[in-house]
Amino acid sequence: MSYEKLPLEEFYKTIDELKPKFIERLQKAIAIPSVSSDETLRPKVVEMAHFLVDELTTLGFQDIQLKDLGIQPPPVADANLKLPPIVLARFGQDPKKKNVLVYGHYDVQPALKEDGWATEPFTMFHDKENDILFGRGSTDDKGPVMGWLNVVEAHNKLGWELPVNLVCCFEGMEESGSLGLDELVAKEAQQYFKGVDQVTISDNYWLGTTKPVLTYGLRGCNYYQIIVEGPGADLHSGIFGGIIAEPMTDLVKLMSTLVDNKGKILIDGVSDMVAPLTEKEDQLYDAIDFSVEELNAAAGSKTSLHDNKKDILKHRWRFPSLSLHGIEGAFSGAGAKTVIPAKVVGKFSIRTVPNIVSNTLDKLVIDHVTKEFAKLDSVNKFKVELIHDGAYWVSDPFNESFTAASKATQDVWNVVPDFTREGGSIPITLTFEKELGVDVLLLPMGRGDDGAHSINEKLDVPNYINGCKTLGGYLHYYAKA
Ligand SMILES: NCC(=O)N[C@@H](Cc1c[nH]cn1)C(=O)O
Ligand SMILES: [Zn+2]
Ligand SMILES: [Zn+2]
Repeated sequence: MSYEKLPLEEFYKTIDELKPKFIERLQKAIAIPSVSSDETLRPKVVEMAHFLVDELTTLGFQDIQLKDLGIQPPPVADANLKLPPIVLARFGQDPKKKNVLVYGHYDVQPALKEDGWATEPFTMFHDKENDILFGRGSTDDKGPVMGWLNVVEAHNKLGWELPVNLVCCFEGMEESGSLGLDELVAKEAQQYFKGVDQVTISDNYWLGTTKPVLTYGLRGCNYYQIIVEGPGADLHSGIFGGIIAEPMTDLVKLMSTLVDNKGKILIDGVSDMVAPLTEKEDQLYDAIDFSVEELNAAAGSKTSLHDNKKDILKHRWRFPSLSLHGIEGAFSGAGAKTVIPAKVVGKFSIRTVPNIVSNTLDKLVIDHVTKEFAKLDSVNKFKVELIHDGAYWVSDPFNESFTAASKATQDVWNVVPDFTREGGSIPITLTFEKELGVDVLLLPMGRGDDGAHSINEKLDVPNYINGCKTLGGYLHYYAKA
């Protein structure tokens, strides 16, 4: 039967039948600690790429390639550290069908049980009472990546052909700035990616916990570090305290000049670059289904800086934010170690929005920190630098791809999805749009309380399974559009 006439209910039923197999596939993926920011775990990131190759091969994908991206650029501890490969694969090459590129990432954020996880982060735990899968990468982004594979498996089981030619691009450095991917996309635009009609990404989340969304905007992310260096080695604070200049004291002062405790960025010139809010845009936020209570539930606290839905959404989606992430080299364990750290590296990032210019922002940040360090009159050495950046992206959601995704969502969830923007970043999105000259759709699988990047990251089984149905249903509706 032609794919145009296939009854989608059968596909949705087959996804349900394959549920145990799909859960097992995600469990195997979570078991590989593919943390891209931890240089010592780089072999695991590469192992995850090979796991994907094995799965893709078994499912009958063709033209599977591992694209080498060379050595990771500085700043990096190991000057010879290789970047993990990009996994490329196709399913089908029928010239009569549309070509959909699906992107996802197989790397994850760091996770340690002692951070406060209830279970081992890299051993998937299926809470059967609540039907939730816990584990690092469950929602970000191994669940959605497995989702695309699961769609193909369900078609294979039914003996159906896919309604589109699928082109997969899975990377292993998304959580660390997608290093090397811009260049690869540009290089492959007229080769591996030639003829791509649409890019679809499942790597973000619903706004809340009950209503599906389709996403048409992302903030960007510029990530910086401030290095302050003093003594030749860590020192005893009883012997050297009060006698030498302490790097931590300088660093804490510097970091406190970046943002205030109400979230206001204190670096001159940043807010001047933000696009003014129009009345039309202001009204868009009224229709979105969200509440302060949902934010509190997802955050696990009542510590919101804003007391109404509109302000929360604006500050998540269309205003920049600056977050202080941590201090490398500082004492951070339990107990009361009396040490003076010799070298400390403060990490912070700025989520960017239209019309912030990335290079201009870097200059403002560097000038600000340099000026503040001069005020300290310190004898320590200091440096501030960009680690990586990724662009923001906002698109027009009124196209056939969003319509197809909306139809599939209505089939599966019985509700018309909200159209949202997202506070997080997926650095490669704008590059795909520009280099391939096509539309991008963000089609999320997980819920707003999944705890991506946090402890106890999870993916609800209904989201995983219905998410697979939505991804597959979307391909069918898009093929027919
Ligand atoms: N699911 C998308 C995601 O988590 N993206 C990361 C990307 C990033 C940017 N810099 C470091 N990581 C995010 O933090 O938004
Ligand atoms: Zn992600
Ligand atoms: Zn992430």
